[in-house]
Amino acid sequence: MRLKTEESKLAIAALYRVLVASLVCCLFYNIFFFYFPSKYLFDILAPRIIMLCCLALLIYFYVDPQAHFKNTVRAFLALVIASFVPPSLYFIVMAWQGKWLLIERLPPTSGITLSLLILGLMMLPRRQKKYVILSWSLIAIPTFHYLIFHPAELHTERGYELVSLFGPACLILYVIYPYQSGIRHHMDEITVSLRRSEAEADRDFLTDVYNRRGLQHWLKQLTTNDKICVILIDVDHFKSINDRYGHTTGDKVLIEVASRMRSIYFDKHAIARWGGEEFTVIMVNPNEQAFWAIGSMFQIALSNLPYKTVGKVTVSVGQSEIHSCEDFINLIEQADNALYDAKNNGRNQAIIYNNTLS
Ligand SMILES: Nc1nc2c(ncn2[C@@H]2O[C@H](COP(=O)(O)OP(=O)(O)OP(=O)(O)O)[C@@H](O)[C@H]2O)c(=O)[nH]1
Repeated sequence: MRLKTEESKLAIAALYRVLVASLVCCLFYNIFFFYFPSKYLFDILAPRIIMLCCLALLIYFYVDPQAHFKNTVRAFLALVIASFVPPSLYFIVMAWQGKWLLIERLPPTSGITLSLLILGLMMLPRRQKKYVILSWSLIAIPTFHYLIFHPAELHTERGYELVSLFGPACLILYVIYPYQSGIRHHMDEITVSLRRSEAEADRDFLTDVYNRRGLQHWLKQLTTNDKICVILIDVDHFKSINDRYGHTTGDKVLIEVASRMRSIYFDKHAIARWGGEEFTVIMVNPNEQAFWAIGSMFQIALSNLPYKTVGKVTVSVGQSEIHSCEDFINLIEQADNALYDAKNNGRNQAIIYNNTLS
């Protein structure tokens, strides 16, 4: 499955960090056990095996991060769970059966488990975090349980060490983490709904093109080097469409006008409802050819084919000259003058402003 672009970039970067950090973590334990050898085979083998697996996973992920993302996450989780949970449970069960003391046998690799737990919580995708919590619980709870029922082992250096390692981690995991992630989830929801409200406030409710406010915001992202050409489009005799077919049908005509407008010009531009039955198009840096043709293109595309609900509808178009985007107000006035002339000349036509216009 391919991830969505923005989400995927973040998730891929996070997974790289998890794998590299796990690798470094295992390297640290390998060096540690190299200089301070443990008498248990598990302590020597586990960090090496996990490090090799992490390296293999990193290479596999590097080959095609998009395609291998899900498998890498699954394999990493399986690796963590398989490396720590069964051995720890085995040590605990054997200790309950009196085969050995847990504090002597439980390997001092709990640090790796803890590091991987923190890494997992910080960096794995939200859905995968439950496996991290589950695997941690499968180690921590039985260990605690055992120590509580074996006070002789609890009141030893290693017993205290285990309790002081697992205790704060459990507190973080079961109390602080859910509370923090609840707050973060709530903040995310607020941010999303704020962004949605902002986007909605910039859109015309009926036609979903920009409203004036949205157009002002859009204009702000242009640079002073950008030149624009403004087109004003007004539906001819729209009042009589309303009178004849009703206001709801009039609305449908406006929706269809806006929808047709979206498929006429494809270079950088914005479409907005200027008011009532009047729309505006702002073209950014149009070339010479587009400049002379575009007003007529809009006029023809909006007037030639019959509308679904009312049949024939025509529009008049007024077009400004090309100037810096800082002259937007003047350009709107030019387009308005040209539109006025198009209306006076009998409607259903496009006129480009020139300073001889009234
Ligand atoms: N259905 C509908 N009608 C609207 C909306 N906004 C404005 N109108 C109507 O659009 C009509 C505009 O009428 P006029 O300004 O007289 O213009 P016109 O009838 O198109 O005539 P010309 O522009 O001169 O060709 C008015 O009747 C408004 O009520 C809207 O959102 N929906």
